[in-house]
Amino acid sequence: MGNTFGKIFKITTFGESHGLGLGVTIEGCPAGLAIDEGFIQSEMQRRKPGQSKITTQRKEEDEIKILSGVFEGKSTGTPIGMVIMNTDQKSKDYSHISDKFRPSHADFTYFEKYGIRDYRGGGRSSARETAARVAGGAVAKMLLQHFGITVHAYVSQVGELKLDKPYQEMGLSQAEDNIVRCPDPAMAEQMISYIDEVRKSRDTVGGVITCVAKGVPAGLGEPVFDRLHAELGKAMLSINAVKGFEYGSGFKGVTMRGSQHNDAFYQDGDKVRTKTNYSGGIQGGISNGEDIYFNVAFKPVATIMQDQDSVNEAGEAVTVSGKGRHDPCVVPRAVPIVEAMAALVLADYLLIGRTNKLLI
Ligand SMILES: Cc1cc2nc3c(=O)[nH]c(=O)nc-3n(C[C@H](O)[C@H](O)[C@H](O)COP(=O)(O)O)c2cc1C
Ligand SMILES: C=C(O[C@@H]1CC(C(=O)O)=C[C@@H](OP(=O)(O)O)[C@H]1O)C(=O)O
Repeated sequence: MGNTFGKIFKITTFGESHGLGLGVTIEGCPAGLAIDEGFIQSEMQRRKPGQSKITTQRKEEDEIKILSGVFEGKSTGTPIGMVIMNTDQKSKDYSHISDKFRPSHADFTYFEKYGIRDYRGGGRSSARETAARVAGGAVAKMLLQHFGITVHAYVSQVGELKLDKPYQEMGLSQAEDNIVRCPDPAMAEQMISYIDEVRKSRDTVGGVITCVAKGVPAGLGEPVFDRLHAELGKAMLSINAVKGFEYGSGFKGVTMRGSQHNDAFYQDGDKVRTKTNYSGGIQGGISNGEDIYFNVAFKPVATIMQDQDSVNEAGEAVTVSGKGRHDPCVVPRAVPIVEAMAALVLADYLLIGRTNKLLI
């Protein structure tokens, strides 16, 4: 339980931050899909630690090895297994808190649940686990590409620094031109200086990632509990440090009237379109063919290089301070993770969708 995601296109991840390595198995990937290993690796590079001065300085190449399920560059229909070895663990950075709980990390809750503590790093609660998701998500992206669907995410807020332009006015791929992954170059510079300032003050800061999926055909989703947006929300809320998810007009929609908020329909050739898209491309849990867009809020990183009040396993009052390599802000590296999780949901629903109606 808890280590598998998806219904037909299913991933299972394994591994810990300071163990030998991590990996993913993908079940349900159709046979005959062209698997570009170079593309998977390029996605890993976007997420890996140590990639810039505003990320953790742990140095991992995050080289993936495909163990199974691919032959002569194509999926065979059998489980695809991929592994990533850990090479730069520094577990002694955690010895001073081996029996103490870092505030707002998962040390206490894992200890309560399992009664055993692997204190070398965050273990399985470390965002290092998301390396395996990005490898799985890269395969999902290849399946989506086959159907003309793209998924792009970017950083739209860091602390109080917020982009005021909607995604339609952004060159989405420009986000990759800078280390914070914000498509507005002037705002990107401000965000980078701000994260660096926060890092120097031994603190951390949160942020928001906006994600857009284009080319999703109308009709994907399930009507009741497994609504498409519910699954996207679950996928996003399963990412470390995520505190909020909103799609379409989201929380801002509450201040509008129905007369403003309704997305009027019109016929565009052989397609039914909407003039506005406050629905975020989903109505009744089913895609309507417009762009699917949503925001994901991330909290400030828990491990800070300052003394904080806590308790140890014996219930005694202690002081803890972070040591070692940590992200001052997670959003620059979380962009490919958000894309990967969105791609996994869409790939899954694309395959489920094939069973919905008789295609004559
Ligand atoms: C890309 C990414 C990098 C992260 N890096 C760190 C980190 O360096 N140090 C840390 O304490 N937490 C980091 N986190 C957050 C923790 O993994 C997360 O707070 C922890 O698992 C507890 O879960 P929760 O915050 O979702 O409750 C990171 C999260 C993400 C998405
Ligand atoms: C190693 C990665 O990021 C890590 C995420 C993380 C956390 O608590 O989430 C804590 C730090 O790791 P460590 O366990 O070595 O102290 C980060 O460096 C990675 O993303 O690959």
